[in-house]
Amino acid sequence: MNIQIWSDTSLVDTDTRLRSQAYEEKVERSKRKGVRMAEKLRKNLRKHGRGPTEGSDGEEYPPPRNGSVRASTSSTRAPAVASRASGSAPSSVGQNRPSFSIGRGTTTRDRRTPQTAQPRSSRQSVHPPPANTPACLVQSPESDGEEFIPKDMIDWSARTYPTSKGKQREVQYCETEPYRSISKGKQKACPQPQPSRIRSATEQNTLKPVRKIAPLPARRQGASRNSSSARLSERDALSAQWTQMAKLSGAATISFMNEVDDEEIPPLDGFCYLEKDFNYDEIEHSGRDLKEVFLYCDHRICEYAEECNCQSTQEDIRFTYDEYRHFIANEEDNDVSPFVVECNEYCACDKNCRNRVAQLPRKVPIEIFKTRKCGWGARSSVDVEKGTVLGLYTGKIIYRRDAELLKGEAKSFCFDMDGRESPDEEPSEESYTVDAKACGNWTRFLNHSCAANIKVYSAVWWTIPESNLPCLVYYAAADIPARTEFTVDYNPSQARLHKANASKGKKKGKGKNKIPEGAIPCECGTKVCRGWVTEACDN
Ligand SMILES: C[S@@+](CC[C@H](N)C(=O)[O-])C[C@H]1O[C@@H](n2cnc3c(N)ncnc32)[C@H](O)[C@@H]1O
Repeated sequence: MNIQIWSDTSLVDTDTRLRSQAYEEKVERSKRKGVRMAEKLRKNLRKHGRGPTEGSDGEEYPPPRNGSVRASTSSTRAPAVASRASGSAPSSVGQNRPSFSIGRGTTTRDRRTPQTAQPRSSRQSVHPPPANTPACLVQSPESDGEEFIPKDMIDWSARTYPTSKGKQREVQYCETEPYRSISKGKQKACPQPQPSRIRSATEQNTLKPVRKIAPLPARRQGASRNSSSARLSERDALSAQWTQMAKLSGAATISFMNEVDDEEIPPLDGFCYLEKDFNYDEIEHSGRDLKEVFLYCDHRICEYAEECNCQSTQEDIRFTYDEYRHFIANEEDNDVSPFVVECNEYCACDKNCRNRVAQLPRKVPIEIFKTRKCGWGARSSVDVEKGTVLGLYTGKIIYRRDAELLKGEAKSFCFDMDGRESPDEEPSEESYTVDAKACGNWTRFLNHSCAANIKVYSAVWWTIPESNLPCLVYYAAADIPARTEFTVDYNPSQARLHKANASKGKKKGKGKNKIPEGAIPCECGTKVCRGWVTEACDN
């Protein structure tokens, strides 16, 4: 019998020693077992396509107990996933456990077995997960802790991301949305990895190889350092703003450009853009007539003008638009501008009716550009066919009697809404003018030419003809090539007189130097120039 004598230890000590030895052996065994289990678990995960791939950034089980998952999460949105995908997670982080961080560092996916997953404190783990249940370890800024989400609340998904080395890596994440913060019962959206977004044209341009740029010419004295870029953005901003306003009513784009001098944008202090609307604040009329006074048609499609009730009060019963919605009235014989009654909101027909054109959104894109002699003007970037309806002259409606008191520049954006009156008649009490100085649309930039390529007619659809509040509608009086200035005759009565004189054999251009009071020299530069123009349109 082999008796060991522990001379310097008591029996109690011996017992302690044996216990301690047994414990150490147990720990050793459990360590070895742990390594085997980790290996087994890793294999399993690989088999199901969920674990780190062979030769990846080598995440290992079991996780160290003090390994901080949160330390591995990024403070920005998608990069958390991206950094994992590209294997750039800090090595100290989560010491090698396959935790997949999602979103703004608030959600961490933990693939620990429940046995190895230890709640960091009782406050953090509200509901320990059932055995063998993968858990989504969630940390929220509100709770400042991690919470277990039960398996049935988790929807695991996998997506493939390109790595920095050009390979594909599958990354898994939780698609459970919205998930519930168990401890606080709050609804949160599960942050999703952002798929790479389509770059805007501007961004794409920035990716082009950098072109060598010749040095800029010396600056003019006094020019401010950043003035050119500041001015550029001002023009772009105005183009974007007006386009946005136009788009609200479905109209095409508006852009500003200047190839003549360095004026950035036209003077438009506090101007309000109105593509199709009017400001009626200055007059008693609301700008809209009551349903009871309208005539309306009951055909689904207005095929013949004779059958369209809206035309019944017109002297000349015919549609003024052809099948392409082009304006076809022959205004040559008329002393007054043509008057069109379009179908209205009470008619049975829809917007495809042939008798609805001026009321539809503008289709022609507009460029407002600097002219050489007449300030800013308007044109289109596309060819425009004869008869195309271009837009309405919008602005503030004022009484004609008030408009007549205006002088000089204050009057230069006024356009009389004569409607049905003859030029020889005294304007009635109830006659109006559109003033586009403070509000209106691109048509306020239309300059005058004695050989104009666009003309105007009056049209109603939300008022009746008797209200004397027709819309002034511009249309192309000829085919107009792209980037040709749109011009209108501010003084059509003068044009008629001029024409009449010419037909009587009087010399063209007579009176060129005799500029009437209130008129200015005309800069249209055409062969038929009458020599002067009033500052505002007199229709
Ligand atoms: C309705 S605004 C037209 C837009 C203006 N060009 C601008 O830059 O704001 C009318 C003013 O343009 C100028 N204008 C237009 N056509 C002109 C012409 N043919 N000759 C001289 N000035 C003209 C006149 O100063 C007129 O008062």
